[in-house]
Amino acid sequence: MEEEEEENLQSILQWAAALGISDSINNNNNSASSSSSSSCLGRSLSVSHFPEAGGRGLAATRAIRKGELILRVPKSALMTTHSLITKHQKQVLSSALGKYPLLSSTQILSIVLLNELDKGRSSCWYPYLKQMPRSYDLLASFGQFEIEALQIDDAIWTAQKAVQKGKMEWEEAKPLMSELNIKPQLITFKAWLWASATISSRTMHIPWDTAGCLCPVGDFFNYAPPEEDPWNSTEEIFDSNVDRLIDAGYDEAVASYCFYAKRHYREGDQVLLSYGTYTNLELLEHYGFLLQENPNDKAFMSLEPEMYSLCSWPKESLYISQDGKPSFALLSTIRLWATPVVQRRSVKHIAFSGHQISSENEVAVMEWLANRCQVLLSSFSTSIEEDTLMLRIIEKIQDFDVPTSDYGETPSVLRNEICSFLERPSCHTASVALCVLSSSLRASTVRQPLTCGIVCQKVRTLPSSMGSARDLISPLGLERIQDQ
Ligand SMILES: C[S@@+](CC[C@H](N)C(=O)[O-])C[C@H]1O[C@@H](n2cnc3c(N)ncnc32)[C@H](O)[C@@H]1O
Repeated sequence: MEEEEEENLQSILQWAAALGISDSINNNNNSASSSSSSSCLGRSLSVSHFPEAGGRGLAATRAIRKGELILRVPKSALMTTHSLITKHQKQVLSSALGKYPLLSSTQILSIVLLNELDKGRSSCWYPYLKQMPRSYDLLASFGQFEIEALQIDDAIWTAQKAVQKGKMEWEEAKPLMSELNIKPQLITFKAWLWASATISSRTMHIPWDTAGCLCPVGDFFNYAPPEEDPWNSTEEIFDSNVDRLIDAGYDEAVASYCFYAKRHYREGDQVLLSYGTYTNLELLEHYGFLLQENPNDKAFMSLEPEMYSLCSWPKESLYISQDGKPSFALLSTIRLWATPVVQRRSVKHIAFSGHQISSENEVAVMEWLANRCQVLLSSFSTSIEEDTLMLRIIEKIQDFDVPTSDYGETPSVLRNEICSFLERPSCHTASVALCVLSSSLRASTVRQPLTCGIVCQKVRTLPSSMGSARDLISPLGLERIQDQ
């Protein structure tokens, strides 16, 4: 398997070099030069494995300075709906597409991607397609048990919606795929999920198609959250690349997708790309992974009905951040609510300018928040300690094939859950959950049926909202609250 992966990798790097993709950038004349080379990488970047941060990714082969252009992918190497409609097929595809005007640009890209896959070795994109992940762990591929294991309402709701959307889009696309005579196994829901997850997790923005483009080799960059708010960054203003607030983009002037280093890297460091600002739930939904430390994660808080009438903030602005800080909207609303009714009018401006109203008021606010967190945490069926224990058991089972009767000190609630999940037949969903939950385990996605059910349990340890809800406890000084 590893040998096959290595072969696939070598063939895509050669293929990419022939298309003019290059990490060898001559900054003087701004031209990429490696089309004669046997690999498109090696001058600035190399493919490497980062078990704790995305698996396959790109490492710096030398010290790289912030702002350097590190990879360029010419327009002709970008896989787009347009580039997938070859001259040969243009008429057939265009007239078939014309009959389904309601399909979205993303659905169309999924269809032409599956159509390309259908060509097998005869596709000119074959080396690229061959090295793509075989399955993904986005919310849309979650089964019922994995969804329930998320525990928190908005995560469950988001997952259910993602599954429904996937099914609906597939139903809408099926007639066209049949009309194009795509092989039956590529018209299945599973194949559809693969195509739409490929697009969701690997495409990049281009100005001429809202579905975006697949960018060979550029899509080997793993994710790091943006480090700072570019609008508040003074350093950015004096940086030589002053007008570039993102680390990758299509540059019409050189007709290429260009990738820049967002910070300094030492040789051997993983070079990361910021795909955008996401909470963990959003990362799971769109990319199929989440981060243990995500500065953009949020725990959304619901308020008392009466509180909503005091403010006009949208619900998405009422949250506690990963560092435990309540959002401006949440804090100002609770401050106002905690003020005696007769005084509210006179202090409203203080609350909505983000200032404390009084120390007494601030204590009441923190008490209310702490209580709310406690209620939220106690509504989950397992605690973080139980989830951690569950993870350890699962890892033991995977490593040593421990019989289910051998769970040692496992609390009976967990033991029962493990057993009932083990009885579930859904092997596929379990391995999906497994992948989602532990990037270090990603390398081996084929799991024994033994681990099927219980891996779903891992879901609950990591999804964002719950993680945040628990994490927020610490900064508020309420470490033990979940054990009470
Ligand atoms: C654009 S691809 C990046 C390259 C990918 N690792 C590969 O081998 O092709 C995006 C996918 O990489 C994985 N990924 C990226 N950044 C990650 C991170 N920080 N932690 C875990 N997985 C990550 C996720 O599976 C995501 O959907």
